[in-house]
Order: sequence, then structure tokens, then C-alpha cells
Amino acid sequence: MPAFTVRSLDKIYPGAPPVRALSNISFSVEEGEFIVLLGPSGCGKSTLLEILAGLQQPSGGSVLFRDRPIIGPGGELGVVFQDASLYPWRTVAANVGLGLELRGVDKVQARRLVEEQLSLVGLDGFGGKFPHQISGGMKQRAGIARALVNDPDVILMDEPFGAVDYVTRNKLQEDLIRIWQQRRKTIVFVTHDVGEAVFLADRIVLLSPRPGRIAEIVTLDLLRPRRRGDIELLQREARIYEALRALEPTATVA
Ligand SMILES: Nc1ncnc2c1ncn2[C@@H]1O[C@H](COP(=O)(O)OP(=O)(O)OP(=O)(O)O)[C@@H](O)[C@H]1O
Repeated sequence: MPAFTVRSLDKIYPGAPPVRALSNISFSVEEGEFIVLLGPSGCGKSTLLEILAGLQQPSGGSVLFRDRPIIGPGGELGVVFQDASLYPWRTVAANVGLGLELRGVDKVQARRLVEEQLSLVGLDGFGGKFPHQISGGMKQRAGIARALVNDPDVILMDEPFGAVDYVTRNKLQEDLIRIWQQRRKTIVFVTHDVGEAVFLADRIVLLSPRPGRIAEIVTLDLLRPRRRGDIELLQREARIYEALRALEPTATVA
């Protein structure tokens, strides 16, 4: 049974005029897969991710999580946004442990789980800091730890590394792959960065400009760990750039 089954999905934001964000999207996400949603700005990637998270309702079609309708984030679904959105008045550890606190997990156990997650994302010793005392990359790590601490099977990530510098971004990508492999999670990851998509994905769902339609689903049957600069990786990247360029002249504007 797939983790997600998306069938003939449409999304129209009401308004004058209404905005058709997604049109006739169908694909599935297998358990344990790393799926990247890739496409130009405004093609509906975030909308699609939010629908998978249960934060938005589709206008048509259906989305199932393990054959059931999606209820919302929490439990089996963890979400990480571009802006780590940490509470500034809580320490890093208190931010990461928020979900445990809300669930009433025993304090000693919660502290142990938070420390474990901080260590997994490379934030050992930073639990006592406040968000303004740590770097952008560290905030993203804390955001990932906050999602992981609840041990969700699936992590939905919306351009989580979009706001950090190139070197930090590369490191975060490598660490995410390590965590994904160690913890056997299913990940759906939004980006508009082709290099990032090719480095991370098992499959890339390539969306056309708005309204987002599936242009192509690219399978990346490349060995892991992948090495940046590897010729095969670069060739795949070049092919995807070509596919994106080919989409532009026929773009439909709703
Ligand atoms: N709440 C909303 N109301 C009306 N239109 C919206 C709303 N949210 C998004 N849109 C529109 O829907 C389209 C898709 O937006 P979305 O944010 O999903 O795209 P995206 O591919 O994630 O873009 P980006 O890469 O720039 O973040 C855009 O044209 C956007 O302006």
C-alpha cells in the first residue's frame, strides 16, 4: 500500500478572479521513498504539500494517506517549513520538545528524546540556546528535530533549506539523507532547486508552470551516497533543466 495516493487532484483558490493552482495531479508515494516536488515559482508545490499535510482541502480529486483520508499534521505526519518558525521565547530544546509536551509525555523521557534528536541533527549542546542565538542553518536543524521527535513515519518539507547559504545547505542535504536512511522515513520535499532535487530524490515529480500539472515523473536510480559533481548526476540535472525550459513556452496562465 502506498503512503500517499493522489488522484486527479485540482485546487482552485476562490477569489476574483479565482486562481487555479493545481490541475489533474495524480501520483503515489511509496513507503520509505524520497520524493521531490520540483517546479518553477508559483506552480503549486507548496499547495500540493499542504494538501498532503491536510492543511488545505483540494477542490477536486482525492488524496489518501495509507488508504484513508488525511486528517492533518501530527502523529504519523511531520511538517517542516522554510522558516523553521521556532518560538523565540522558548529554548531550542523547549521548541523541539513542544509536541511531546502537548502530548503529555513524561518529562524525563521527553528530555531524553529531545537530546537524542538534537544529537541526530548535529545540535549537541545547543538545547539551552534561544533561537536568536543560533544560525539560520541551526534553526532549520532544530525545525527538523522538532518534526522527528514525534517519530512520524512521513516528513513533509517545504523548501526547508531555501534560506541558508550554499555550504550549509549542502551539509543539511547530506545530513537529511543520513537521517532518512537511518530512520527509514518517507519524505516529500519541495524545492525549485534542480541540483538539490537530483541530489536528494528517488523520484522527482516535475510540475509545469501554473496551474501545476505533472509534466514528468523522473526516477533517479543512482547509487547512494551520491557525490556532487558526479557526471551522471550532472547529466540528469541538465536533462531536467531542459525539461523545465521546454515547459515554459506552453505555460498556461489561469
Ligand atoms: N491562499 C491563497 N489564495 C489565493 N491564491 C493562492 C493562495 N496560496 C497560493 N496561491 C496561488 O497559487 C499559486 C501556487 O502557489 P504555491 O505557493 O503553491 O506555489 P509554489 O510552487 O510553492 O511557489 P514558490 O516556489 O514561489 O513558493 C500561486 O499563483 C499563488 O499565488
